[in-house]
Amino acid sequence: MPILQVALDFMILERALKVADEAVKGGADWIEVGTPLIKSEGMRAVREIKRRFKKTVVADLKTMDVGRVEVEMATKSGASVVTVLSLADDSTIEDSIKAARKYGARVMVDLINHPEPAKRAKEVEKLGADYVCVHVGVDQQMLGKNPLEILREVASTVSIPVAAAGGINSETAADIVKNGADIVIVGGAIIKAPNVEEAARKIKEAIEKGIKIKSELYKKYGEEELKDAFMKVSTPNLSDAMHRKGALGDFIKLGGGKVVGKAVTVRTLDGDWAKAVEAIDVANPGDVIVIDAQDGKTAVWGELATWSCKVKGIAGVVIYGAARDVDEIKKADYPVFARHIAPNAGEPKGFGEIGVELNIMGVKIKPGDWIIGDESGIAVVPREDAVEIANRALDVMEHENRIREEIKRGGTLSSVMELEKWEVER
Ligand SMILES: O=C([C@H](O)CO)[C@H](O)[C@H](O)COP(=O)(O)O
Repeated sequence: MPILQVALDFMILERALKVADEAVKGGADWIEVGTPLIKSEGMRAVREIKRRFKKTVVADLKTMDVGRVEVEMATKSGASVVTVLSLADDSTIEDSIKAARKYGARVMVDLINHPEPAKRAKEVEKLGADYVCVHVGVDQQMLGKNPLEILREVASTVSIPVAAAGGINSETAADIVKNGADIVIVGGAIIKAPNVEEAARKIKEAIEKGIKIKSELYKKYGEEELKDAFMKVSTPNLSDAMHRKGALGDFIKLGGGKVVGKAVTVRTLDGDWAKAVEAIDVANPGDVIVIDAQDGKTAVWGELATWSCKVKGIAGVVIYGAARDVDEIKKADYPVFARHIAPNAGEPKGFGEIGVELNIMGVKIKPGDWIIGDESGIAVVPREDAVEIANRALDVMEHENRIREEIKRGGTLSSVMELEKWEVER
């Protein structure tokens, strides 16, 4: 039966220990001290996990040099398996294996980012590696990559057991096994779950029965599914995913619910509503019209334009300027965001352009960029980064789901995050 290895990718040992305890109850066979945990807590994490769980402990060192020193450190601390990068020189891999042998430990060679994974897998097998790991890293997953194809190729090339990692969840675990994995490594889909025990149990069941168990979370979205992905996340999630960039605060939400769509951009002057309204004819259903009216306080938008959008199926409107007819916009239940409200409109003179790049409050908006608006404000996601940002925002949201659960169980936000420990040294 394939092994389920839970990857404890935390910065904080206390959180990792609680999650490990639940994951083991849910059926995790091996416990991986994840790379972030080892970097943050060192060998103390390996020792503590070995002491508490008496399970096979994998130290995910991802060694690149001085294999002997690193492997000895980990095995002396209780690790039974140590990971070494396939990108390391043969001398590092060989020395790591020799060091592991002295302590009765095993070496797993991680094929992450190797340009020829199957060829390298065969080579490291000859060097004496105990396992190879087909691994699509967390950052690569954000671009929509998964380990399946490489796994098939590697599994048919080597005779040693093959591990697989890279965004595996209860929906994909069975396929991973069918395609040759003997060890299924799962991080996010277990450790971000509010109920870790249940998440681990589901994945174990999927592996044992060879079935797909539907998962709403812990999956990555491609270009075609971006609207669904953006509907799931909040503008704060998106802002975090973009390193606090792309956020437009200080807008008033006049009506409707959440809005997600691609930008149709309009530049006009304060009060000149011609181009703003003509943009409705240019926009397609599902688009969001973004109007730069220079932060003006004379309305360029109102009830009739709102109805025109609603009837055409346009997703919403963002106005860097003023709107009016707020009562009617509310009744229409249509998402309009504006900087100002005023009863007076200007004249439809027709200055400005449709379909140009805007710069609103320092945020660039190109036609086709994704616009997401909710009660917290607006997020602008450049279209060329949309897949990555959507997946990173989902990751932020999923991490927060777990943190919320830990707070509900009695931790405070600062204690769960160990804020004091991680304050910047001055
Ligand atoms: O090794 C890992 C990654 O490089 C971060 O350290 C993960 O443990 C591995 O990818 C499994 O995690 P998920 O991809 O989130 O399942």
